[in-house]
Amino acid sequence: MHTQTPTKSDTAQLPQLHLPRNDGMELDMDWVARVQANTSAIERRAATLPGRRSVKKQFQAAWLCKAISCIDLTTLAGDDTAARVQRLCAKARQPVSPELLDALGMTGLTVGAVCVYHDMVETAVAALDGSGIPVAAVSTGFPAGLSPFHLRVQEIKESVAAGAKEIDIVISRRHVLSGNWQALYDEMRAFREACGEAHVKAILATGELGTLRNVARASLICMMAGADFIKTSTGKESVNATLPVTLTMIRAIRDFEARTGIKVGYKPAGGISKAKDAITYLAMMKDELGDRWLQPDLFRFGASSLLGDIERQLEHHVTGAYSAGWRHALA
Ligand SMILES: O=C[C@H](O)COP(=O)(O)O
Repeated sequence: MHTQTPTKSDTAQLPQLHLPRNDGMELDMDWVARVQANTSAIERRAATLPGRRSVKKQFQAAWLCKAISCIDLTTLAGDDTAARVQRLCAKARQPVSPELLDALGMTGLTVGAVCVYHDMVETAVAALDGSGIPVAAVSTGFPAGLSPFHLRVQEIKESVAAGAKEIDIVISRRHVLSGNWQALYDEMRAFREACGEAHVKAILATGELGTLRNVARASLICMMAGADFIKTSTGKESVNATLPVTLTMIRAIRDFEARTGIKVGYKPAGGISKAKDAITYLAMMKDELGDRWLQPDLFRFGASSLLGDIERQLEHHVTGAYSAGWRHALA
């Protein structure tokens, strides 16, 4: 593909919209038609990111604690049990040992949320009672999103009624692959409405969308339709979160904010299991969107095994030499 990403001057030609957060806006097909993605430029840029030393060694522990606070600690397995979810919730409340937390000089570190299937929402809500940690439910026939539409909407309502404060919906990939943007918009609006007061994250399943331009257009449409977050993947596709997809989606978020003033969150998910990858993602958010997107209300990792590696790296940090000033790195 030999197309250009929209330039700042393209964006400046568009009228500025001022919309309240969480409300959808009309589908703007002119805007959708303008969306481009320069795949080779994005891939070249993404390839440089893991090698960049944008986080100094003495600050890495602070970034890793930041990463923990942004994890949607996830179990989405067919053999999930109440006992497994309860253990996960205990881990969410206390993601690192009290000794390690003390050595890091921190208090009150928790993950961002616990993410489970609808059936496990009540168990997770009970296990997290009093912690302030929200439960996120994957609803709408996760992961394929191919159950009857009314059942997907009903699943959202039941997850909210069971106590989920965040709903991770899956979009119908076929709407993107067939260019049926109106159908994608209508679907997302219906899911948004069914969520009520709960926050909604739109899972694009980017590994199944074919092109980065499709990823950019689906991102934009879900944001227009009221998504609070856009999320890469279910973790069940053969390709899940990648750096090129991330650049594409967070630049869509940046353009959307530039035009509407609305800040939409970003959640890479699937296959993120290494502490160093978490730092790469955080550094990318800081570079592309700024410090505001390093907070859990605008950034989450969807991850089932990332926390373990971060914990190991933090243990290494407290036993090794590091600057006493690191805690202030991300204040
Ligand atoms: O939304 C979260 C993902 O399903 C987690 O994927 P993962 O098990 O590869 O970390």
